[in-house]
Amino acid sequence: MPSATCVSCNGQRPAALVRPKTSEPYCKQCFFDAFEREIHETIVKEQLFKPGETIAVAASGGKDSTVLAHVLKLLNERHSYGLKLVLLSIDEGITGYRDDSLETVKRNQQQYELPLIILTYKELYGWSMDEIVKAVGRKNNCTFCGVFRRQALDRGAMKLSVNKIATGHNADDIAETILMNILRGDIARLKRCTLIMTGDESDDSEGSIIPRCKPLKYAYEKEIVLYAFYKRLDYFSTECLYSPNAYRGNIRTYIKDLERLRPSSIIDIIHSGEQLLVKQSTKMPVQRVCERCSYCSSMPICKACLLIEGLNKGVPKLGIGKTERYRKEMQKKDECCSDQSLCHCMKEKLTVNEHN
Ligand SMILES: Nc1ncnc2c1ncn2[C@@H]1O[C@H](COP(=O)(O)OP(=O)(O)OP(=O)(O)O)[C@@H](O)[C@H]1O
Repeated sequence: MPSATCVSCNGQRPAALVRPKTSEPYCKQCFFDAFEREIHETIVKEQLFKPGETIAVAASGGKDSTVLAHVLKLLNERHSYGLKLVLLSIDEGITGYRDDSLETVKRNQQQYELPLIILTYKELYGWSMDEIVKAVGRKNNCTFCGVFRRQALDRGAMKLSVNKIATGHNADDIAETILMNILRGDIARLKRCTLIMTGDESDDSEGSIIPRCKPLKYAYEKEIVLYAFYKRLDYFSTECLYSPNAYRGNIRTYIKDLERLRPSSIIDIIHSGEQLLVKQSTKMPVQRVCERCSYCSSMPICKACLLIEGLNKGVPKLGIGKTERYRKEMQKKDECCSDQSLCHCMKEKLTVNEHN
């Protein structure tokens, strides 16, 4: 603990911590005030909410969304935003991880006195993540989880008739995503990932049906952890059992290394991302509705439906690659299976059984 006095209250109180964002000594109370004030300023400046709106806080039980729920409730009362807040959780069906974190969300529901709705992948898609991992293995399972969660949050939000979804994405998450999209050359996502609000009238790109916002966009992960710790918030801190996202992990390590040399790296990456202009001639995905499930898609059939089809037809990996390749493979498979005298799948099954 630093021996200095707090820079914010002019030495009235001893410092309890060094603020990661400014490297200055702060007492606990001044840190809480500064952290909450900055989120309030973001909300006001970016006009994230309107009085009378119902906001679903996407609650995973982790530190970010727990801090988000806590701070939104507090600011809503302190500044009379006039919002109705509800907690929305998605149970992906990961035994030993999400079941435990949802217990935390249920406790948060009691602590914050907010309504809570939980939707499960099993009921929405017929598959839990435990079952998907059994079928696809550990390598590509994050694709299924990410695509399904995006849609599941939309479905939950529609069920609750909310105006917006607020997620706990923080500054570190956003800086990582910006670098990932630059390195992959994914211009459409690069433009989108810097936005604090997506799916509203100012965003014409592919997205979700219900607008989403990230009130913690400029909050450093280290500060969120400090805030949760000193406020003694009840959150779940175990990593997902199935998330070997090596690519993001490498970028995270890279940013942490940069941060040691230049503490403002995270905010600098975000500001750079925000200033990038995408050429008019760049082809962007067009928002439309999936012909099968009527949820948001940039293709005639959405990625979630393609992934489910792949899983149900016993070829789960097909949904992961390019959509065009998937369509051709599925067509071949449908033609093949409709004539059993020709069916390779049947022949393959028979050969396997003969060998057994
Ligand atoms: N199962 C879920 N149910 C509801 N919301 C979720 C769920 N998983 C993620 N989210 C939302 O998406 C945000 C970013 O998710 P991510 O998986 O990156 O988790 P994270 O950065 O560890 O956040 P947290 O600490 O809140 O778990 C979360 O803060 C939360 O708002």
